[in-house]
Amino acid sequence: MSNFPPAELDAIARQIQTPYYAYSVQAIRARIASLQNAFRGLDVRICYAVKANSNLAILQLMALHGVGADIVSLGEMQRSLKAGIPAERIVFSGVGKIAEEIDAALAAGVWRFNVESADELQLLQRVACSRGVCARAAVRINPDVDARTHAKISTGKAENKFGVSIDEARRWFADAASLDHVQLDGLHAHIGSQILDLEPFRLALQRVEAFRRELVEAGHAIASVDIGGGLGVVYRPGIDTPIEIADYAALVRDTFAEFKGTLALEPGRWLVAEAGVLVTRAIRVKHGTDRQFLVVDAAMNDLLRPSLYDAWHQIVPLHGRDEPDVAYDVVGPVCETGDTFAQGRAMPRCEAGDLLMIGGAGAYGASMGSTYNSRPLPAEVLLDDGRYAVIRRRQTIAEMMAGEQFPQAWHET
Ligand SMILES: Cc1ncc(COP(=O)(O)O)c(C=O)c1O
Ligand SMILES: N[C@@H](CCCC[NH3+])C(=O)O
Repeated sequence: MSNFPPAELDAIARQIQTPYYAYSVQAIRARIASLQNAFRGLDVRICYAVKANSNLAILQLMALHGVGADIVSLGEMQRSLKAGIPAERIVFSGVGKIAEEIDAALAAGVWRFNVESADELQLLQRVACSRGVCARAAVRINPDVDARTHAKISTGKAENKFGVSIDEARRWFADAASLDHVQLDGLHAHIGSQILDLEPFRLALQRVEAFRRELVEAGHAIASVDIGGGLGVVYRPGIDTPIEIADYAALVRDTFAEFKGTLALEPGRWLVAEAGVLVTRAIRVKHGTDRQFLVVDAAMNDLLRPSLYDAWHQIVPLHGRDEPDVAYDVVGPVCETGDTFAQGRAMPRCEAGDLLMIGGAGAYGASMGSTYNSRPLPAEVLLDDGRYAVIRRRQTIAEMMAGEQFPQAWHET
């Protein structure tokens, strides 16, 4: 958390109030550079998974460093293009693509579609045909590998909705000649998120590479292999041991040593999670029958991960008090028991008005935010060398209600 000096966060809180997200430009740049360095010399495209943090300013930072985008919606596509990520660095993933999205992505000229079902492949063929173009496509393989992560963010097991089996993919390639508007020449796999163990990657990548070789032997050209994202980060210092990026890169280099095409990576969390904190102010300490509740002004609508995945995030008061730690249940104001950031967490004694930062909030924080309980979306700022810039101002209550209306006219159904 050294990228977040308490005095700076305090000064910002006085100017824009709380809760707010703060992201460190240096921290994001450092992650981009280490990923690029680890893969130097290889034909690699880094396509940042926009869903992790889709703020335009974060996307612009990616664009400025030559990073592309992995998108799953037209909203993500438009954000990426607006931020300056060229269409030829965008891959389009997701199990639910519809004709309108495919058509818009073809019009924009995205690099590749990661296709996840036979139905989607036929739709891609039809839409590309009616547009008179040829779509570049990769088949998303479901390698049936246990990523050993939280069940809700595991995506590479046969029972998950993502991708298709190697057997099915084999049939797609056998029939590829019938697709005159789809160039099926890529493989894709993404086995899950917050992966802290290299072995699931090894297994999945070996399966993909074995299949690639089989396809090449059968006469198919494979121009790209997209190995997805999934690299885990440290949420619990001293407990979470992330994969060393050099080890990951070595695995990829070794596994694909014979492959001469383009490798794509889709990291999301790894690039931004540890580069962000959520700053919140204590509203009050409430003394329960057998516990102390520290009620803060951020809630599950601002950062959903603890409620959704029981995720553990570091919570650090910005003040220093030379007193013994106190155990708190850190909770937000939302009317759900699940609106809990931590239970029985030992930390320096807090009082109303104290500021705290919640760590590891740069990924899947703001992007998963909602206005539940009619709480406006929080502000977001970028920190850069002692300065800050607001990259999303706090939503107003009027903005939150914009688009809603009392019934003006009733239409026959
Ligand atoms: C297809 C795809 N690629 C990339 C990612 C990014 O994952 P992560 O943030 O774990 O790197 C995801 C989300 O898990 C995804 O679904
Ligand atoms: N939203 C999840 C990650 C899901 C990854 C999306 N494919 C999280 O907060 O950890």
